[in-house]
Amino acid sequence: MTSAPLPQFPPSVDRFQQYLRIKTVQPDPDYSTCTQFLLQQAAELDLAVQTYEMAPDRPIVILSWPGQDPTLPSLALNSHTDVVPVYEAFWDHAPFAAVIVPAPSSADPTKTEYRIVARGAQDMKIVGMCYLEAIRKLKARGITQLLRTIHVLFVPDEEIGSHRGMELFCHHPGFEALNIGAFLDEGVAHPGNMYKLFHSEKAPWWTKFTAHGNTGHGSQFIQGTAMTKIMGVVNELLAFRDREEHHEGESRAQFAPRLRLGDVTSVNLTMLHCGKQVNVVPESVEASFDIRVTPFTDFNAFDAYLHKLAQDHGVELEFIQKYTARNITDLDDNNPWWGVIQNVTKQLDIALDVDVFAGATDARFVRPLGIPAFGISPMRNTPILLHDHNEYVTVDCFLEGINFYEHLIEGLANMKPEA
Ligand SMILES: CSCC[C@H](NC=O)C(=O)O
Ligand SMILES: [Zn+2]
Ligand SMILES: [Zn+2]
Repeated sequence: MTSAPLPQFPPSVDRFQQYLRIKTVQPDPDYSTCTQFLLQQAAELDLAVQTYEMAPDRPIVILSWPGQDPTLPSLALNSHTDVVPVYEAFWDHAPFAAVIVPAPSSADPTKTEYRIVARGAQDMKIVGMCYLEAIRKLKARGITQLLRTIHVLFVPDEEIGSHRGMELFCHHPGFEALNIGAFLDEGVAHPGNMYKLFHSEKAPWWTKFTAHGNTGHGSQFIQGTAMTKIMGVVNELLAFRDREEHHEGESRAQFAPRLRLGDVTSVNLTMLHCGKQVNVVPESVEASFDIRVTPFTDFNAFDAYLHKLAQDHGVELEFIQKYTARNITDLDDNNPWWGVIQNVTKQLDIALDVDVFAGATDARFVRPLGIPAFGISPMRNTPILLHDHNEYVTVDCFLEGINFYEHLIEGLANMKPEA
């Protein structure tokens, strides 16, 4: 191992490392250290602070920069502070040390890149820190106020469904008081030379089937067992999965030729519970599926399909999670924020890959309120490592992200009200 000294990086990199070192890892995130860190940032940046708790020890921290005209709809910059757990044995560096590691550049192997390795580097502490560093740069340029107010939201528990976070806060008077005109949230890294921009998301339908049946000795041909019933459901849903994965069926034609993950419904059998002993036929079996329904589907028809499936096989159906609101931000001439995003990215020579997000973010609570929401994480030429081992972003990627938000925030917050 060579140990050439690292180059001198700007102080923003050190602040990013500090944020990454706070163990806001589920299932027991250290939110109090995180809040202290954010309050420190607010003090340095001279931003106003509000905190809310929808549940004890689940802080929502909002840093605000009042605009020249605070009556205009504001710009919300959202990021979640929690991160997903790690399989530490599979990491080459401690996941909360945020060390910087030189490596051959993925874009040009003759060059060296510097990887900041940490859980949350991509998902999504880079985004939260870029928002703050962009504001720092705007203020350093001598800008005391933009036209519109900016609210930077740091929210808890997104990784476990936001039930004690944005799911409640979006209906709280404190949210309404923010008077949000546009909402930015996370996307994912892009392995190519462009940014992903998500204007919609798939709907999580976490579906549990429970079968009951006859029991008896494992040596007999017992009839009507829970297992035979559940296997009927499993086989059908895995066949459906196959059809979706391979884009078969009439209804798919409308999306051709641009069929991607966001345009089809994914199915994974993720949990199975049954059995007491090998020679005892189980009385009950539970099979749970993580289904992500494309927003281009007829939710009522899909619901009827699942209920019929349960009925045909004599099993019970329960939704652990079932999202049915309209979760699409229309990208058209009626959406002036989208026009600004297009202009800014064009000026910065950043191509956008518009898509439907396969996972679920906090934007799904905001879009149904009629607020346009955009999922962007400013990472290009970067492998997608969210929730994976050895998650990292490069120093250059982080610095580009700051520059990106500096211009995007300026453009969006200075957007003139419509005539
Ligand atoms: C549907 S609640 C869980 C939300 C979670 N979000 C990020 O991974 C996801 O599984 O998409
Ligand atoms: Zn995330
Ligand atoms: Zn995540």
